[in-house]
Amino acid sequence: QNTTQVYDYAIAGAGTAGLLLAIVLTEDPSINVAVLEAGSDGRTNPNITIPELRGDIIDTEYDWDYYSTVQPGLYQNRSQADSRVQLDIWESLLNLTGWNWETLSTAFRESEMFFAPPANASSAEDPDPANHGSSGYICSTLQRSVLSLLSDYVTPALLNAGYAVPGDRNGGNVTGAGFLPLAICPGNYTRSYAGSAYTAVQDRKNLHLYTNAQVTNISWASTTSGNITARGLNYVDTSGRTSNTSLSIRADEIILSAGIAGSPPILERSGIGNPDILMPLNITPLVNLSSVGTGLRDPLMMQYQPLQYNFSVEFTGGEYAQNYIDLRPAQDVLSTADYNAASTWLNSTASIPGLEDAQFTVFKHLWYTRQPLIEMAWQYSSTQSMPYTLVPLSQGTVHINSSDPMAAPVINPNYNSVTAVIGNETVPWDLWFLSRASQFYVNELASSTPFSDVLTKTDPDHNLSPADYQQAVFERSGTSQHLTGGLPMLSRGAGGAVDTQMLVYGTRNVRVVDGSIFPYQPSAHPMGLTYAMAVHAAKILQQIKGSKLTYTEDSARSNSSGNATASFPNVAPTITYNAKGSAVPASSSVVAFTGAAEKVEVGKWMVGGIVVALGWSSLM
Ligand SMILES: Cc1cc2nc3c(=O)[nH]c(=O)nc-3n(C[C@H](O)[C@H](O)[C@H](O)COP(=O)(O)OP(=O)(O)OC[C@H]3O[C@@H](n4cnc5c(N)ncnc54)[C@H](O)[C@@H]3O)c2cc1C
Repeated sequence: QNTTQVYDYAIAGAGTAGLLLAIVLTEDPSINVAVLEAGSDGRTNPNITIPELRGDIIDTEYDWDYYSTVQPGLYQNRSQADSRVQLDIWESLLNLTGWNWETLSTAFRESEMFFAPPANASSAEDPDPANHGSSGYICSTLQRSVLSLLSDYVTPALLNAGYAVPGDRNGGNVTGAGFLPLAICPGNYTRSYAGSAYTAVQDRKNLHLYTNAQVTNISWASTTSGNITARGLNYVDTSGRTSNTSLSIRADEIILSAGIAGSPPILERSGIGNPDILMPLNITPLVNLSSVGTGLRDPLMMQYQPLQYNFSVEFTGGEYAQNYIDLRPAQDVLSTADYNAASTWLNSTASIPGLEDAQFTVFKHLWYTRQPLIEMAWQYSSTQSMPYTLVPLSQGTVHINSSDPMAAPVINPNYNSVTAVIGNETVPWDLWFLSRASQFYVNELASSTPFSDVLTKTDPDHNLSPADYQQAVFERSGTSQHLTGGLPMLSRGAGGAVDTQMLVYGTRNVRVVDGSIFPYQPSAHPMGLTYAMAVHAAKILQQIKGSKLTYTEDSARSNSSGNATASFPNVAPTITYNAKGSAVPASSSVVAFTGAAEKVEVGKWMVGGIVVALGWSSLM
């Protein structure tokens, strides 16, 4: 479908960031926005709307089915709310003016419509209304009920081991264990996400969502050096409804929100990137920007359950959506000897090949200021307790390697590629840290009552030697599905691809707003921060355009009393669970991250504006 309309903004990708950005921008009726999404509309698919079925759109049409390159750093090459300090680093250490705790936590609250759990819900959290929004587009609330394993055994054991359990972490202090709000609409207890937010505004005349529209590249109005200006986006109709292969849309501003595996390839196919990658593919380089496709990272996660226990789970509804996480700084998950040895290595290392110095500086800052670097994620059923590194030092790339615009990109997270000298040993840093921290954590819980009373087995055995334990972790670790990067927001000299106005260096009107521009890995789950980024980006764009300057409260959208209380349907979901505690839908199989013999399934990117991520995870 060709159109003669010139939009104010054309956005590639209707995912977490892109669709919310479009929704906020079109609050101003004078602003016209087109969103092009490669996938189809899945908003009525129960595998998407029912929280307990999360993950079940994997290996369906809502999944890009992308694999990484072969990963030598993984066993058999397999896989499958940020704190105040962390967000302030964007501005203070990286000179990203305007991007800090104040602006991002404000934007986060503006994206959120929080509902406190009803009094009869047994949630262990005590949310502070001041830390939550009441009129944003994404509903959030706490669990309907809390698995007693967590409230009666894990939390008391952590307290007995000497750890404080934090209050509402949206206040900026995130260290410790507890439940997180989930992106769920109370009332009908369905998933809340950019897609459901779109439903509420889909009649806006100034917002046009094109589904089955896969963007191939940017069309240019000017390719003159110093005046590289986009005219619009070229795309392919993937529905097969039309045989017209040269579809395009025009706009004053182009915004790429196609995610970490989508946005860098669009730039490269448009002539923006490293000439050594573009020229062999007969793409004329317009902007020599070798940072395009760099700085990709995926936190390393143990993909099995190191703690097993004798505990019978009763599903009374909602438990599958449990999101209880324990965030720890290095000091609290390493023995003193390991912490000192690692600190000695960090102190004596000025830079790391493949890692921008700015990002290494950030990591050291997080390390020494006791920011969380390891998470123990306890999720959805009694069997899931998985540790992972929050901020990996290993970084990789995402690039095109074909002139076919529909070809999958080459994704290389480069797991375990950074080596460290710890004492006399040279070790893969991320694996070493994950292994030592996991063994410490498991040891701690194994010896702390009352959790130790129900513990039946640790696997691998927590009494193994550290070297054997590390080998076992190596054999069982892979993707955390929390990839970010590829187009870092940093100064150009520091290896950045976009500036603080999300503008791609060397262009006049091409911006990126999605998880690829995080300057470093958020020390937590990325979805909440991605929504915050979308709202903050909308404000920046509004300022640039001289449009409505601030995001306004929309009473029609508000939970009306400001931080209202949820009312949960008292109906247990009709879900069955397999032996691993995963929900089993009637019509499709649950796909575990068993991985492939040679490649890593680095993540399943959802199409149709559909995001599989359930954990709201806020600014954690
Ligand atoms: C299996 C899985 C589980 C996860 N669980 C959690 C969780 O529990 N908590 C959490 O915080 N985070 C989680 N995440 C991570 C979180 O979902 C992402 O960080 C976040 O959604 C990224 O948002 P984004 O806007 O950058 O990209 P996306 O949400 O991926 O949006 C990109 C959109 O662009 C579209 N697109 C791509 N290429 C093109 C193109 N060429 N043309 C047009 N459209 C295109 C895609 O189809 C997609 O709709 C999970 C991720 C996965 C894969």
